Amino acid sequence: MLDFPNAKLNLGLLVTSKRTDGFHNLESCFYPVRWTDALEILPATENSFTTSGLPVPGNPDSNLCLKAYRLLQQDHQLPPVHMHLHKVLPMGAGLGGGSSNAAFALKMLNNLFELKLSPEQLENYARQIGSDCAFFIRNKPVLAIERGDVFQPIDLDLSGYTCVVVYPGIHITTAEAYGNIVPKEPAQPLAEVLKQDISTWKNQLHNDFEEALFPKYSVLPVLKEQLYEAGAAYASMTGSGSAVYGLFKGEAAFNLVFPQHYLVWKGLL
Ligand SMILES: C[C@@](CO)(OP(=O)(O)O)[C@H](O)COP(=O)(O)OP(=O)(O)OC[C@H]1O[C@@H](n2ccc(N)nc2=O)[C@H](O)[C@@H]1O
Ligand SMILES: Nc1ncnc2c1ncn2[C@@H]1O[C@H](COP(=O)(O)OP(=O)(O)O)[C@@H](O)[C@H]1O
Repeated sequence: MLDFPNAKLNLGLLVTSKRTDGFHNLESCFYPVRWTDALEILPATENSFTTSGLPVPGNPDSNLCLKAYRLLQQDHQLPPVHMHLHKVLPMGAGLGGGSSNAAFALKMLNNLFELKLSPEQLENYARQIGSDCAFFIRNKPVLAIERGDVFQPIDLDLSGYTCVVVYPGIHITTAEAYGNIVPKEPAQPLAEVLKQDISTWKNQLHNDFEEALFPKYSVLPVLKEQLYEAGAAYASMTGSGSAVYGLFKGEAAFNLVFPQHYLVWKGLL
């Protein structure tokens, strides 16, 4: 079985308070985009895991795809599998690639071995892997609250917009980014801001991580400004960075040029 775990963008990200479990409460719109890895899972005589494409840091044994397999195996008799991950999505980018890989592994194992788990049950497994992971089970635009793993429906349709995502090669760990942030009560609930016309977002839809990380990584505000100068209706860093994206009306004609080592994706939302 072959599938294509996709990235997410955060449209606004408000870190509102620190929790007693060490995590932070947040408000963010999670929006899926079609920039993808490829994940193959095949029944096998013994368990194995291989990767290709971008090198994935860390011990392969701690890869989130294997964490997903082991988690399901605690409650279900899973036969051995061979998993192959072809890594395209940059890591430490705020695109949620690792969480997406794990959520797709849960969904694929559920289908392959006919476990008949519901989306709610799969989300409960995903929450044990990471805060972002549950979003990728249903993979639809939502307003995420609490730890980023509780979802409210949102009426937001950006189809017709073209998105450009730029990763400047700076790996920012999520824990480091949260460590640099001072939570604050939002001036306006994120859901209210998202209801307004996109032309108001530039001044009203904020990612709180920008304030903490832009002074440290000066290329990030420059990239954001470049996207606005190229005609973006809205531009922002996604998640805890370092990827920055711009949303353009229609198939905008723009000739953005970035340094060769940057990873860039352009596609329709
Ligand atoms: C910032 C966000 C926004 O979508 O995404 P990324 O930029 O990582 O993609 C998420 O909150 C990242 O979620 P995720 O990457 O799954 O984080 P986890 O593995 O659960 O946690 C990694 C570390 O981040 C911190 N953390 C994470 C989530 C949260 N709500 N509060 C936190 O304080 C904790 O220090 C935790 O130990
Ligand atoms: N399948 C995986 N794909 C990517 N990263 C993984 C995976 N499994 C574990 N990781 C670890 O998670 C880290 C964060 O990756 P990722 O989730 O893509 O970034 P982000 O948290 O910025 O969205 C990586 O640097 C790597 O150490």
